[in-house]
Amino acid sequence: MKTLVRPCLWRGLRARAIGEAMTQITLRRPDDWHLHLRDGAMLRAVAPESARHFGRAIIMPNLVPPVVTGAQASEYRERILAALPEGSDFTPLMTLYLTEETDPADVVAAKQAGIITAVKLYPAGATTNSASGVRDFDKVRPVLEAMAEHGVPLCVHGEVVDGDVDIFDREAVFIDRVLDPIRRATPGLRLVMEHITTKDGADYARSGGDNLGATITTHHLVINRNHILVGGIKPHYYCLPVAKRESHRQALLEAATSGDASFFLGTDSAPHTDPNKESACGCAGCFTATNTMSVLAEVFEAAGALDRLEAFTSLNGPAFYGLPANEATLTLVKGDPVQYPPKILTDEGAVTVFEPGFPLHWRVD
Ligand SMILES: NC(=O)N[C@@H](CC(=O)O)C(=O)O
Ligand SMILES: [Zn+2]
Ligand SMILES: [Zn+2]
Repeated sequence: MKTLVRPCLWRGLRARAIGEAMTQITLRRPDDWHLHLRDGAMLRAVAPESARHFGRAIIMPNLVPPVVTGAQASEYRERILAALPEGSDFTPLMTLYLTEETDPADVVAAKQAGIITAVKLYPAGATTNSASGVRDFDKVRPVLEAMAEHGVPLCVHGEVVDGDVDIFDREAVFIDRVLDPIRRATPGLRLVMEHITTKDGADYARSGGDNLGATITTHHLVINRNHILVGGIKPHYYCLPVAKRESHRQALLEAATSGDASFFLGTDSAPHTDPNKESACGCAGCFTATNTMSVLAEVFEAAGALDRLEAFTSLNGPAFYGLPANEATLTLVKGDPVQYPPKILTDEGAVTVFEPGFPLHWRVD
């Protein structure tokens, strides 16, 4: 059984209230437990967007080619650090991309050397740059067992890829057919269900004990599938797993704002250039690094849960990964609507910033 974050953990949260309404809130500095920074010119453009507000992030390894060895993770980490603004103390927490050829000894060595924090499982073909992922889950069993033994968490993109499974059902089917069997076969494996999009995912994570966590993205707290499809197709709302019907969004909102330690922020901020999104075969991914904290403050306030924002963005994630919460703080101030740039310019092309569809009154101080 997991417990709610106890009130004593709220010591870092200070709020100034005028009348009933909260107008300022100070949180421990947030972390992003699922982030795509890409490489090259894109990395240089988007890294500062995350470093501005976040202390740490779990960096996804789905580059082309993917980050599969400890040595590659170490090199990628250096490129990320080089892309950060002068004086930034943002810490990239690296992951390895699990393939059927991954060497358990390399994973353990990379963890023990402090190079990696986790390993990422992509079912082959499930999402962007997942071709090198896993087809036969039995083949990675020795790696998963080594990870369980050495306390290396597994981050999972949880969707089946079977052509006969409807895209809106792929997460729920994955839980039954793949995730639950893996967890039963590998007791002690610490596992994060990444970017959950369904009530099924939230319920499974909530009841899964201390070795199971789930990240929830900013955009899945805001959009449902109508936002993608009604009134013309909106490529910038297309991501994987695809947003589901409203009742699932409500379940995610309930989970994120509950304070339950199972749930923490993983933005899955996933930049693609506009031509790659606005295409006859558009890429999956929403870019939310720039305005996530303002969007989340608005969402949590509307849910009457601003006092639980800190648990979601800054406390539950470090607790799952066995890390201290950040010492630094971040203050959000409520006022006139705040404008973010609609696009980030990169040397590869423009990247559209997630548009929540409602005004943002909370700015990061
Ligand atoms: N979420 C997405 O829609 N896209 C991600 C991959 C992923 O996290 O599945 C990407 O790398 O673009
Ligand atoms: Zn994914
Ligand atoms: Zn992702």
